[in-house]
Amino acid sequence: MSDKTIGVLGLQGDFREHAASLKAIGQNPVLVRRPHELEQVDALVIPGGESTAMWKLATTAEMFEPVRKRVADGMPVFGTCAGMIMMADRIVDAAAGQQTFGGLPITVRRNAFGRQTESFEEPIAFDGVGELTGVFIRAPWVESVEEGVEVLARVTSGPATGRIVAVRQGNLLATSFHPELTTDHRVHEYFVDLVRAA
Ligand SMILES: NC(=O)CC[C@H](N)C(=O)O
Repeated sequence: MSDKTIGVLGLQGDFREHAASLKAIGQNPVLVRRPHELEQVDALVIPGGESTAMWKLATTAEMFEPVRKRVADGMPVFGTCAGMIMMADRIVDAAAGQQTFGGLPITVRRNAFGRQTESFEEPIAFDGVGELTGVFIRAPWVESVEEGVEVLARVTSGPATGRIVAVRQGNLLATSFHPELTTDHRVHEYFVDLVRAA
């Protein structure tokens, strides 16, 4: 168990599944919904869900600026799917006015895999973790990364072959897919190691 407290942003999306994954590997995650709760965590998971809804709820809850600032100040963050979108500096196919916390110098394309493949599973080779099953649900992909961003996984078959689906820069980790929806907790372990080292 790490002595660091990991929060899960609990405004919208599959935050319960992330909390369960973290508990399964011996962590004691706390849900973060208000600014004072954010102050009590050393790291944050931003779940999958819907990035425009998350942006609006974060704004209403007066969480948008506080989270943005903690990310900019170097807090370790792990975002999945909508969480990845929230961490990206730029979005292609954003909703009108849609904003992100930012922090990762990447461009993501929302709903990139198209209607025909709204939801699918795909074997992924994840650098530093190994082979795993990627669960994609109306997922974004990473259209481009700036220098210094490490590409950890790409799609290896089908029409989207080569597309980037996992990245890391320093304390920021993001995946297009949902490790929290599987019983394989190695990506969460990877994040916990990152948090410990931070
Ligand atoms: N499963 C997900 O998180 C989907 C993300 C969603 N398509 C969005 O734009 O936010």
